[in-house]
Amino acid sequence: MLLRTICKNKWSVKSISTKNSSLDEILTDTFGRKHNYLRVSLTERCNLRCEYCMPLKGTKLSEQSKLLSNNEIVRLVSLFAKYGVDKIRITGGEPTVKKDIIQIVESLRDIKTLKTIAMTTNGLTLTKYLVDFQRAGLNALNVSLDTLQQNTYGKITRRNGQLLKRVLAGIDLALQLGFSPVKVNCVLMRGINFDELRDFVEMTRHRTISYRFIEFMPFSMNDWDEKRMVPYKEAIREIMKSYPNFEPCNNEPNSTSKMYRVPGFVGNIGFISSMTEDYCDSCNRLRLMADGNLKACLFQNNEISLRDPLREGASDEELLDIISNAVNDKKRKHAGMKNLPRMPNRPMILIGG
Ligand SMILES: Nc1nc2c(ncn2[C@@H]2O[C@H](COP(=O)(O)OP(=O)(O)OP(=O)(O)O)[C@@H](O)[C@H]2O)c(=O)[nH]1
Ligand SMILES: C[S@@+](CC[C@H](N)C(=O)[O-])C[C@H]1O[C@@H](n2cnc3c(N)ncnc32)[C@H](O)[C@@H]1O
Ligand code: SF4
Ligand code: SF4
Repeated sequence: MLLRTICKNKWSVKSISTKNSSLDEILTDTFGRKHNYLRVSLTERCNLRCEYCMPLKGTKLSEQSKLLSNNEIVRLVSLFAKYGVDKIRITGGEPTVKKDIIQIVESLRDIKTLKTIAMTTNGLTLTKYLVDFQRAGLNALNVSLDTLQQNTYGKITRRNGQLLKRVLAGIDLALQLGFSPVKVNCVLMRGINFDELRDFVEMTRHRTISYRFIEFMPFSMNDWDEKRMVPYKEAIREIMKSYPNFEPCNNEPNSTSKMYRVPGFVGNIGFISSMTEDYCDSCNRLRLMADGNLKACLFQNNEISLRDPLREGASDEELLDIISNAVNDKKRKHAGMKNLPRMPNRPMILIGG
């Protein structure tokens, strides 16, 4: 039964058994990269419709019964944690629209080997729920905010621009509650928000924010256009026109971002250069999506269901075999900027970043 599930998923199954593998080996790929960071998408739904993420015409969502239940999520995360994952990032869609999210965070907190329970959110509900999230065990927070202008916020998110105020209030609350730093993600796009660079940098003068600029990436039906993408080196040159002392600073290990700062500012600035200078060599991430598929690389289209074997009664060891195969199938790098737009992938909203 288990084998049937695997074949249906078109995954190449080598019959390596995890029985004799050491704890470290199972989540280590053929290039020696250890995967200690699991991104877990809790939902495919969202209260925004960001143009670079959600296809204009929407996207087909999975039936409720095809989504992982809370117990299934916790069982899988516990298994990953047993084999070396110590950082979980809750994402979506928008994770905060998920019913029971607080109970999920609490269950993750009970997995004692997890050091980081992080969330990436659009920030709309933080003023309402962040205190509860923190109490439940959330200890790292990334908020996505692409503009400081109401009109532009409305255009990018295809929603009411006034919602911007709620996100800004959420970021301030996160700072007050001691999240440090609060990482703010911003997809930088020519003709949309590139002219706000100076304002974004100013946000880091008195706030312990890491404002991180992400190069616009191609996903299914997101109208990616190389001309709209701002290469990170161009963003640095632009910032240096106003802040000539802008300088590199220390990166966290396995970080997606190259960190910089303006001397004297308490926050800092990061560049997530997925398109023009990948950081695949230090990749430590796997992705569990809301429908229970495991994706070893953001840009690799092969996925394997963990939900189906789980529901068919697979043992931990059988699940580990599947996970280990997925990790071993991970490519060294993504396919490069020229090829990525032509490659099939999910819309980003169904992956979770
Ligand atoms: N190419 C690539 N981009 C990634 C990967 N992980 C995150 N990103 C990009 O970085 C953006 C921000 O991701 P976040 O959800 O804030 O997570 P993170 O960058 O891992 O955050 P930290 O754990 O705080 O460093 C995502 O939307 C992606 O655009 C990855 O593994 N590969
Ligand atoms: C898919 S969202 C899910 C979490 C949450 N809804 C949020 O917006 O933070 C995760 C991250 O993916 C980023 N993202 C989405 N589409 C992208 C694209 N085409 N290129 C680069 N980053 C993208 C968003 O900016 C966000 O920071
Ligand atoms: S980036 Fe986040 S907030 Fe925006 S549409 Fe995608 S999932 Fe929703
Ligand atoms: S593109 Fe794939 S291999 Fe490269 S950093 Fe992202 S997830 Fe890792």
